[in-house]
Amino acid sequence: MLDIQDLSISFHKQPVLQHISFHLDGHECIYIHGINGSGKSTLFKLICDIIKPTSGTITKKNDLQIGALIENPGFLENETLAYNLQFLASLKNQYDSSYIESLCQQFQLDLHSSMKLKNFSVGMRQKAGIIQAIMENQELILLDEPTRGLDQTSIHTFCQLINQLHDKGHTIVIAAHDYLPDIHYTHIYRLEEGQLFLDEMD
Ligand SMILES: Nc1ncnc2c1ncn2[C@@H]1O[C@H](COP(=O)(O)OP(=O)(O)OP(=O)(O)O)[C@@H](O)[C@H]1O
Repeated sequence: MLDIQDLSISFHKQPVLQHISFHLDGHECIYIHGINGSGKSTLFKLICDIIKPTSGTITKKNDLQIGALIENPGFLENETLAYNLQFLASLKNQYDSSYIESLCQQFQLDLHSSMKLKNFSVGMRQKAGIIQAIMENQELILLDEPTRGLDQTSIHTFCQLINQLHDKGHTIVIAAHDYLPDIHYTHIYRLEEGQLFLDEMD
């Protein structure tokens, strides 16, 4: 589904990722960790074509649908949650109202609230970011620090949701500092000094 070969990127001549190779067959659930500034968000941005590599290739399966939450999710701040999710899903004509309703309920978000996004708390905004990354049945889901700002109940909901999506055949890559033991990861990687290492699992 995704093949990365010899990928490197530098910012202002400062290398961030160096000769990374990484492959996803599909159905993996991957955890990537690494210290601040190790390049986790950069890797996701490269996969999503938000930025271009200095060298190397990223090959994706034809029509690969990617759902992503990277850094601070961007929304139409003066609009409601329902408007934002409808707007985002309508771009690909994939608005599944009952699924979106169910996701909001699981995260204790009121889809029909008149509150504008600009008044959402950090955790509420993060939940909206997670929902937009998974609401269109995306095959590959990339989540950067997904539990930032989430309370314990919501973290539990999140872990269950990820395991369910993985069981249904979605491929999930989570980059984070916090290791969530309730998620059934298939592989764990470490980004260190621009290189990606496969960690041993217990
Ligand atoms: N557009 C940019 N211009 C210049 N430097 C950048 C740019 N984007 C990222 N960097 C640098 O690349 C490095 C990796 O940043 P990145 O955000 O990918 O790290 P991260 O592993 O996601 O960090 P964190 O754990 O803090 O979220 C950092 O040193 C950052 O300053």
